[in-house]
Amino acid sequence: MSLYHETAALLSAPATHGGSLKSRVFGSKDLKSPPAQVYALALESCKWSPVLKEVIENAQLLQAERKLTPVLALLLVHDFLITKRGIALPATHGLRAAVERHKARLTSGLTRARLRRKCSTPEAFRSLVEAEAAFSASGGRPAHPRWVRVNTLKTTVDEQLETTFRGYEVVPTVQDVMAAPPAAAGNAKKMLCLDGNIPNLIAVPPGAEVTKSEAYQSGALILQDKASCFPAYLLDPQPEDGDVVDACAAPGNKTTHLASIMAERGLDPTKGGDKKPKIHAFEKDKNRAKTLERMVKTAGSDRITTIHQGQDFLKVDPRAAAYRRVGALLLDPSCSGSGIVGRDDMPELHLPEPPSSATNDSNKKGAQKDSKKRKRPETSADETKPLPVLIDDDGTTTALGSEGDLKTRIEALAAFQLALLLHAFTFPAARKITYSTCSTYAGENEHVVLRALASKAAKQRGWRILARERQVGGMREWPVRGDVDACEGGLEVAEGCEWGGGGEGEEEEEEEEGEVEEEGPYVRDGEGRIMRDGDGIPTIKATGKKAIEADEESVGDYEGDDDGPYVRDAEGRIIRDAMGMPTSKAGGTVDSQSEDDDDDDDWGGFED
Ligand SMILES: C[S@@+](CC[C@H](N)C(=O)[O-])C[C@H]1O[C@@H](n2cnc3c(N)ncnc32)[C@H](O)[C@@H]1O
Repeated sequence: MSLYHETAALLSAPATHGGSLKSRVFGSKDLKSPPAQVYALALESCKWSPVLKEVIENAQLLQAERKLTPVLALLLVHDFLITKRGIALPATHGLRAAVERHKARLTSGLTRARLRRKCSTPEAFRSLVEAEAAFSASGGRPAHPRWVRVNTLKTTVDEQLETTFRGYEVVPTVQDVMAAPPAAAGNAKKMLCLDGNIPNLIAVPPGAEVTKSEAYQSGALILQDKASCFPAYLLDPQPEDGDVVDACAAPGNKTTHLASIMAERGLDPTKGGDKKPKIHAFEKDKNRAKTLERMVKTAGSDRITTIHQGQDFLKVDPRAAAYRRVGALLLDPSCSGSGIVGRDDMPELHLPEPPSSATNDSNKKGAQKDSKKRKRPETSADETKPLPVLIDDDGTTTALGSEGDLKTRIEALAAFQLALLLHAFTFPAARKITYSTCSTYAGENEHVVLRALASKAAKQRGWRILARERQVGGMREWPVRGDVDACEGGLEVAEGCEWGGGGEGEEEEEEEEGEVEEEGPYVRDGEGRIMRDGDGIPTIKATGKKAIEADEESVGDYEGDDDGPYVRDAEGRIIRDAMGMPTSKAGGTVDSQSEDDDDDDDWGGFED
């Protein structure tokens, strides 16, 4: 069966319980075509289906070509009109010919459909279609904005406001962005909002076209959900933290975010010697490690990052010389992915009306299946229906026959997540760790943190949750915290955790984070804060000396550093302006380094 027949069969099949498009595609055992290709074709065709239905009906394609069912016609016309490569069948193939002989009517129909929607360019049309699909997928609830992280290794927020986002109005809140009419429609205003929690993060409307921009293609802009920006920002790497580990790194959104933060703080090892802190990024899966490598290179983070391709973090020897300066670790392990927004959506499919005088078998079947507009068809008693599946965020698929299957899978994931956290505890110089998942299950979040804190390893080293009031500013202010019940009443642990969603009036909970810190070798005040001098340098308990002077005797051979070129507050944190830019000690807001982009790889982009 061809890609088109397989995708048509999948879209026409009755829904399984809650069957999402992803479950249908990746849960199907019989696909011959690559599942990723089937998924992309189905998803994109659904998005374009309101437009393509109109074009196909106006061109009377189904009347002229009786072997095409409505759903097959939609898929073929999608590839013919919308994709650059066209229909993925040999030129002589009957299905391809059945569409291509109507080229003139189909292409002019698409132009008419665009003009009817007042889109002056194909790009504007695409943005409108994306925006409408996002709105439809949200079921009419406010959709989520598109989050864009400005990669300060390559550009600045100011530069992006003047280039990629020129013509956008800067509005104060995400709600204002979401209230904007679709960016492509007529002369509607384009709006963006500079995030108040995460520096260098911008919210634009869901349909805003970013991926075609030069900045995106060169890695200067990275599409990364807000919740996914929490871990690196919360980890807050400082000079005294030494090297940083990203234990589960691919595709690399958080690795590149860490690199950007570290470079802003003057921790770039190419600027001042090889003893400057660097990132060790581990990725067990060799294929995903290649993606990580590409992303790290494109984002300009390669100079600060060592990638350990195919390396299982659990098998890394924490006592090896290479890791003796690791002071901070970011753990973002594989999880059930239950909190990823939109994962369970079955997109709406608008099918062209079949010809009323349909006589062939396929159209008779199609008439019953292919209603004009369908969302989540009724569950059927079909014995052969696939089981619902849980697709982990790294693609592992588990068939769920019962609640017990789900529980077993979550327990297995939690055991692995806990093992990672306990392993991270054992790095000799480690003083802080962030743990995050994109799951909504307490079993993978609060419970893992509680079990880790209760462990012997934690008690021996004095690991504890980083209290909310001691977290970096934007995270301290984030309103949605861990669940007190899931923390067995432990308010401090609950407050030390953050939930990614819900803080801006959104309904979904996307990602959970928490930071633990080691009691560590430093002198603390009555509230447990590390006491620092005016330069932000802590004092070593055992010797009473400054951490930087006392390196050799107390914290290994960490070379130390000054606290960089930026102005800091009394707690040693860099002071930023409203745009998130640090202020230079020499005076004025500092622009981050702008790198020449010498990367000539094709940047395929990474969606978080
Ligand atoms: C949730 S994803 C990480 C996403 C990444 N932090 C980002 O923001 O782009 C989890 C990754 O961990 C990898 N992984 C799972 N177990 C691992 C292990 N034991 N050691 C290293 N990597 C592992 C998976 O292959 C997957 O790529």
